[in-house]
Amino acid sequence: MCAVCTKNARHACSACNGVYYCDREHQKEDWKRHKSSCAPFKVQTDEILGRCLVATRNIKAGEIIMRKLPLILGPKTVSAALCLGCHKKLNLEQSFRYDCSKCHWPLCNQSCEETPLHMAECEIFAKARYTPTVKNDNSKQSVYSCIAPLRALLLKVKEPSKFETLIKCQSHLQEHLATQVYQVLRRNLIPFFVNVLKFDTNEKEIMNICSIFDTNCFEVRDTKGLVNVRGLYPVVSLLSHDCKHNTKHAFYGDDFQLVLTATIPIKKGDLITTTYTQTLWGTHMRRAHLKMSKHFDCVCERCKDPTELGSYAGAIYCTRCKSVDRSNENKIISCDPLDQDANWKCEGCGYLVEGKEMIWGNEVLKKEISQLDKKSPAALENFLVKYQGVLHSKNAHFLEVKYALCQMYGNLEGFQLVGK
Ligand SMILES: C[S@@+](CC[C@H](N)C(=O)[O-])C[C@H]1O[C@@H](n2cnc3c(N)ncnc32)[C@H](O)[C@@H]1O
Repeated sequence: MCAVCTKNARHACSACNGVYYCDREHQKEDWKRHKSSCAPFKVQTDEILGRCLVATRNIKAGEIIMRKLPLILGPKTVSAALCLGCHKKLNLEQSFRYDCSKCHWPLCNQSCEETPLHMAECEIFAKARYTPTVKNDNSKQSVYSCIAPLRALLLKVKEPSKFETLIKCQSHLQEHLATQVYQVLRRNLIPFFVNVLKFDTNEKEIMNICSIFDTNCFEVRDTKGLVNVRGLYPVVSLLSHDCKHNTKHAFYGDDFQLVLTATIPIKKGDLITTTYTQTLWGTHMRRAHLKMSKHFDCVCERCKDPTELGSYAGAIYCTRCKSVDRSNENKIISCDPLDQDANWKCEGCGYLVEGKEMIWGNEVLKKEISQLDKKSPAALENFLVKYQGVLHSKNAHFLEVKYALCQMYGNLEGFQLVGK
């Protein structure tokens, strides 16, 4: 309906897509009123990025760009035991206290049993007389892999327009089908939906839904560490990736509203971006992760710069320069960061290190960090001392260990802040 005259609407506001008009005249007439609530972005299509979000006006640092509720929320493909009503981890200390009276999935309590989200899937499980086997421990369990796809299929039946929105999201189905994980998913999920739940669906539909989730979902966590699930926010998922992104997001409330905020000023016409990977990782790790999980080769400004915009997150100190002068801090950086096999070279003396040697060194360090006792600040501090002459102070391995230490200091028993 037209926002001005209530006649049938023929087009939406091209900036926010959220208000409708019968003609351009009425849109112009309404602009003064609508301007303040109009979203500061529009959807654009780019040859490489696909659909992406672009700023329609200057956006200030700290400004909220959008708030969105999830279209679908659900457990990850493998998940620790959680409540299908409120999505919080189940209390393992007291063993499961409450099983759903109809479908027997473990939940927190009766009010979680009565959430509309769970009631819809509960009916399907109960009708199929399916009883899940959920282990009462901290392990990640594949029994939860059916829940998010089932919630998507239920949308198809109960809220078809929302399902339409879901299947318009990008899927990298062909790339996903070529992976081992999808072979396992296919073997488990198809017979489950078709033979056990007797759901009216097919292999392509289920695999496509899984692929859409993997391409678009956000990891949804709460601040208390009780929730760790995935959520699909279709408009927010149109944000493209940049290793020097200009937004951050957080989740609020029991309905997990996503709030997207600008972290730096964004100019009219600029891409609005997020990160699909770990910002504190070095270029090789970020690019490998993006290729594996999101199926593209990142060529952003940071990935192309051997110094990673002056952060030196992948750099090591030159041992040859140090052997002459121990205080020398010349750095060895990649000759071509977009080619992981390229040699690395000292910025000072030109000493070369082969790409494969750097890859091997990084693997060794990753393994060493994974084996450190994460409850012992001393173990992490010793790692920093051991490698201070080798790794640049902002090297990604150092950042990982320092980040872990930041979370320990002031929190861990024996390391709390003491008043004077
Ligand atoms: C969550 S979707 C983003 C929306 C998507 N562009 C669309 O058209 O629906 C993620 C996908 O977008 C593409 N993409 C996002 N950022 C990119 C980038 N920096 N370079 C290349 N492709 C990118 C990749 O295909 C990626 O798997």
